Amino acid sequence: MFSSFTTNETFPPTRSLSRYRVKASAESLGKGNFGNTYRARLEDGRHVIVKWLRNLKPLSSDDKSPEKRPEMSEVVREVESIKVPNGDSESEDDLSGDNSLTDDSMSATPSR
Ligand SMILES: Nc1ncnc2c1ncn2[C@@H]1O[C@H](COP(=O)(O)OP(=O)(O)OP(=O)(O)O)[C@@H](O)[C@H]1O
Repeated sequence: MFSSFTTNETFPPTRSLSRYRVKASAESLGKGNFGNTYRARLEDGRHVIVKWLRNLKPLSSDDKSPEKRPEMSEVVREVESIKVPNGDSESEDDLSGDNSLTDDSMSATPSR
């Protein structure tokens, strides 16, 4: 089932993520412990896998101060939320098989 969203809804409108504010249709792929994963087709034809993290908690007891939490959340969201497949962005194959969210395949910079 496809649903429509904008990254203003998907990603909080933070300064660090402002360059990712785009409109896309999204298909829910599944649920994880830390949030749901969606496949989105951007208006320019590129596909991305979006992980919408929820209830992010500090990674260590040193990071519990309120001023540290939003900053850490933004970094994690930025790294984990944006993944642009290499090669032909029109191909459905880009979104299956080896294109799971791994450290090697994740990118915080959409290709243009
Ligand atoms: N690149 C992808 N292509 C197709 N389906 C995907 C992709 N990434 C995730 N999924 C689907 O979405 C589901 C949830 O993915 P997710 O990465 O959130 O799972 P998880 O690793 O269990 O999550 P968490 O780390 O939050 O516990 C997966 O089980 C899979 O079915």
